Amino acid sequence: MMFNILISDPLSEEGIQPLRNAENMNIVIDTELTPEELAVKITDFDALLVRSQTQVTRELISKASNLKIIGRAGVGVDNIDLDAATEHGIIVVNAPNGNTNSAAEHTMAMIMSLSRKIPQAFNSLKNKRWDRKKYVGVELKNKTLGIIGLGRIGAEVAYRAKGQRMNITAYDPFLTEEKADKMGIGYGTVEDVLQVADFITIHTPLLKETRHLLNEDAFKLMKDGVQIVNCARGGIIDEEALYHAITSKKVAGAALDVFEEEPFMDNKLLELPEVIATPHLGASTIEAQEMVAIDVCHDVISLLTGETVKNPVNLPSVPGEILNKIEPYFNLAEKLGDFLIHLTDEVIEEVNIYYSGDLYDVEVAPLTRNTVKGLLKRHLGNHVNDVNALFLAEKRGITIQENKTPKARGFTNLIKVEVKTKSESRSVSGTLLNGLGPRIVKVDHYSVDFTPKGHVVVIHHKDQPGVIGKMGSLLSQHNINIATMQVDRSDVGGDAIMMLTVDKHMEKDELEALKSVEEIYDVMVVDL
Ligand SMILES: NC(=O)C1=CN([C@@H]2O[C@H](COP(=O)(O)OP(=O)(O)OC[C@H]3O[C@@H](n4cnc5c(N)ncnc54)[C@H](O)[C@@H]3O)[C@@H](O)[C@H]2O)C=CC1
Ligand SMILES: O=C(O)CCC(=O)C(=O)O
Repeated sequence: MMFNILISDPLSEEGIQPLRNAENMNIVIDTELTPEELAVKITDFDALLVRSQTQVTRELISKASNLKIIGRAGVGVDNIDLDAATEHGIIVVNAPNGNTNSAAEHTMAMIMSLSRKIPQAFNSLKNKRWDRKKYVGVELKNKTLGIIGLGRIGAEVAYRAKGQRMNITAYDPFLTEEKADKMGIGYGTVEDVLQVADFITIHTPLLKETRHLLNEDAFKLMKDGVQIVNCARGGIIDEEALYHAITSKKVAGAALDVFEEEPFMDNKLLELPEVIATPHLGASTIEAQEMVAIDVCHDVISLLTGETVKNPVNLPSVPGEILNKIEPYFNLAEKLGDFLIHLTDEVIEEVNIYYSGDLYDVEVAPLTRNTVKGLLKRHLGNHVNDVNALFLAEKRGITIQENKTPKARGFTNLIKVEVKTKSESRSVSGTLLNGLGPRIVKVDHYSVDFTPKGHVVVIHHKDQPGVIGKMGSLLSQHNINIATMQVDRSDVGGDAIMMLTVDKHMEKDELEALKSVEEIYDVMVVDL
């Protein structure tokens, strides 16, 4: 059988050799297709290989009736609609390791260009000006580099910056003080990093939680004269806020490889002399392009020839006979993890999962993977799946333990998930109710009963008359409709919990209004 492979973004010719050498692969390279042309052409293809340029939208996927795999030659899969691909049974693979080094080197090049104003001085010289006064820089030695996101690239940047004798302070939700010590770097909250850094570099994915991470409020916390580098994703910095921070002289310089809108012909940040930029070149080296292309090509060949892929982004991998028994619990397991991770802001060290009742004598490993996927995706994004979840947890030093008990305390089946951090232990339990689907039935020691879906508001408060009324009227003032409400308490007049589901996502100011009520200890919102 012949497989048709479409390569729609420029990929390294050496990198695609594995595909050329494989049997029965018909390769078409067309990097000039408009979205409309691609939508027509895609029906003929079994595999699509892209970088970050081709937008693999839900609409495109809906036309891709023969497509089995999308290969992303790079890390970020934010140009691919993963939900749509999963819904259509299309596997998405990426190449997470091949461009780490290049992206880290590009970041260092940006930091050094910024500190010594090399692009500006070069431009001036090209314009026949010999201006030595204007382009006085600063040394990196003994300056503090703040790193936000200490994954593959962030860690490589840290090692290199140490070579420049910089002090490093980093924040990553999975970074512990011990790990930071071992790396010989400082560790802090995002706020700490923003406050102490002379240079700030970002290496997180673009997620709901990282969109506009560097916004007006963040710039206010920074030192005067701070310099900013973004070689991760446009959108992590609020470009409007950055523009004002530069024109008001709060920020002395910025080096940007990525932008909120790409490609662009016009971006007012580039009119500022303090800004230097490259057109998303972080991974553009011969070596990286070869490696990422080789990695995705191997996965494409593996998938099309019935072998296991190495870097799946959305692939469920459960044997059929086990799947039948446990599939109904997948959603519950993932939602329990997703909900629980929002109950703590501390670094998770241990996860204990207790399966009981009907789950006592079934193979629960795939449920554990789904639970851990739910736990990790808040910080690691959509590339966490049930295949790589345990691996990613282990890499972050998180211990996962499965436990089984035959009795489910009044339920026919029960999954309890507990996370332990240095100073606290939080837990959530859920069950699958026959015909009614998943329910969360316990949050820490409080009994509740709600469907883990939609916008859930968790309020810890003092058990006192009038609190429920205050919440109700505050929400109605903000035109927020309550769909369901649950309350439970430790003891009369003691600590209590209120769980609401509401009809819309709650904005920051609406949350602040709830938090300002005297009897409220804390409020959190989880969009499930
Ligand atoms: N400019 C370019 O050409 C390239 C850009 N990239 C981008 O760089 C980014 C990082 O890539 P990798 O290091 O390979 O990914 P990674 O997954 O190894 O690391 C990302 C890290 O960000 C952390 N993180 C998530 N939310 C955070 C938050 N709110 N605050 C602080 N840290 C947070 C995660 O815990 C994780 O450790 C991705 O967005 C990727 O697309 C990657 C390669 C090339
Ligand atoms: O394909 C490229 O050059 C972009 C690389 C990138 O941004 C990524 O791997 O996330």
